[in-house]
Amino acid sequence: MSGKLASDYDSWKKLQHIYDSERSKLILKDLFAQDPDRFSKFSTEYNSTTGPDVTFLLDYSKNLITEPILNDLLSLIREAQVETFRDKMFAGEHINTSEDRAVLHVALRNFNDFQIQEAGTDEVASVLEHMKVFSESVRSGEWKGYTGKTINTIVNIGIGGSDLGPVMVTEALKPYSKRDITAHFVSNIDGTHIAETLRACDPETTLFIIASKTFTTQETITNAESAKDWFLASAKDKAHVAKHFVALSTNTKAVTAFGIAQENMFQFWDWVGGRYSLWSAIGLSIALVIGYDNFEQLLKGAHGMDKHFKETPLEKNLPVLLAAVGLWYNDFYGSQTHALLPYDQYLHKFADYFQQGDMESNGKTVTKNGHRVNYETGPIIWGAAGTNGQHSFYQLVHQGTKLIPTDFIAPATTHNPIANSKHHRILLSNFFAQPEALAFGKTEEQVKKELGSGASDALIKSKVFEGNKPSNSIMFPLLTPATLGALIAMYEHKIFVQGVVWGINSFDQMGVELGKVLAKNILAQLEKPEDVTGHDSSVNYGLIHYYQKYRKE
Ligand SMILES: O=P(O)(O)OC[C@H]1O[C@H](O)[C@H](O)[C@@H](O)[C@@H]1O
Repeated sequence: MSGKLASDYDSWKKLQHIYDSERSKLILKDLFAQDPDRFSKFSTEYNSTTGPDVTFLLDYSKNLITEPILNDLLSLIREAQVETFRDKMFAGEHINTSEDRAVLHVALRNFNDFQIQEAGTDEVASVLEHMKVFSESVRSGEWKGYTGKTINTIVNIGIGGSDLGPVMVTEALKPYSKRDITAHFVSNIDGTHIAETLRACDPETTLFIIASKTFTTQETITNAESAKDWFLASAKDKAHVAKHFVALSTNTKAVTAFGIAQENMFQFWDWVGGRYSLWSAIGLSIALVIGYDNFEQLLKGAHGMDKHFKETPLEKNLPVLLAAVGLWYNDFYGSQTHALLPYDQYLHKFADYFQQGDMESNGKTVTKNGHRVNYETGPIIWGAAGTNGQHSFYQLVHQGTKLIPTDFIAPATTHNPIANSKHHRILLSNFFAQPEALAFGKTEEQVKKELGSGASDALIKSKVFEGNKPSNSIMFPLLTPATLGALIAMYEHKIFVQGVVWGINSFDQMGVELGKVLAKNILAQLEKPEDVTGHDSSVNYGLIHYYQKYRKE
């Protein structure tokens, strides 16, 4: 990174020049017509070389790129020293400079493959063993509640990275779940979330998992206290807490102060970022739902992708390729957003998960050296599963004024082949059709032909699809734990590559602090709203006084 802004790199300037001079020639219809080999040139297959077999097809042929442009994007990635920073990350160097921390989620799924020097990495195996023993004892029914009953419900209380990963993965891997354990996830401070969840729980058969890296997060601790009060209202004796509450945290002191015994605490380390923590003890709810062996497959699938990212030349490196085309739209075309569109109902939380993964990582305006960037950084991530989006926001993607790059993701086979896989064939026909429609659109001539003579000009124009909208398509045989692990790791590394190019620290999250501090001040003042001062007039006299008028204790 060397103190430079990304826009100072020669390769960046070259790309800007290409964009300015060649953009009008980058028409997907023409690019495909000119080159019958376009698909084979702009697609690659990933095959894991370690751990469980995982294979993906990445088709990036429907992007507004040519071979020289892709080479220049890869030159940008080289000039930003992505390979050096990647190696520093894997070596445990403190690349999270503002917090002086290593960034080692890759160490959580390493299984003694890469040599990593950092305190705590030698404890990963023993925490995994603890998770295995505990999850097996709960799943087998050996672990009993305070009245001797088997646990049949788990409630994970956490927020942000201590919630989104477990929610997304347990949903994605439902076919591997033990269906006689019901999992709930409580995150929001709104009392409705915990209240509605507890309505569905029985204190004798419920296990609460308090998931918080810091164990100081207001939402999580407040929800956990309320869950403990609810539990003790039935169990009476505090000694029973040990059978019904476990903690996932780096903060032993706070966990003990909460009343959870140390043997019921699952440890992790400060080099695990919250949004990269599902691979750590934070994944305990995943292991409880899908079983430890499947959890391990998830980790091993991710490790295979780590190895690919670390060792594959940039030209064939999936996270690098995704990052490269993403940079092209984000920084040259001026696209503001990127849509993740999995054609798999089990992945319905995938975009929510990567909203935190990408936007908390790369939503920064200042480089690691303290310079304000003069280009766009992280895109807005959004999306929805399957054909639902087609009946809602795809109108704007197809015919709106914004350029929205998209990733279409689908399994070739389904876990639910009902009606002889008829549903899946219909789903996939949509998965194949959408990128085609986006790329090639529909011309005025085609519309005229369809409508016949007599159609008004306005009607004809309203039915034209301009096309030339870019997309990636990612396919794999079946959504297994290992495949999901690799898919998540691929996106994690894409975020890493883009963050290095932009020169920002993808591993802190200073931007979430200010609102938290203000909320604490306001909370302290809410007892006597008439005395509230020190805020803007809308908060002082408007909103808080309105609240005071209607508040009820
Ligand atoms: O796990 P915790 O310490 O409770 O943190 C939960 C979440 O809250 C913070 O505000 C951060 O923005 C997130 O990165 C983090 O995942």
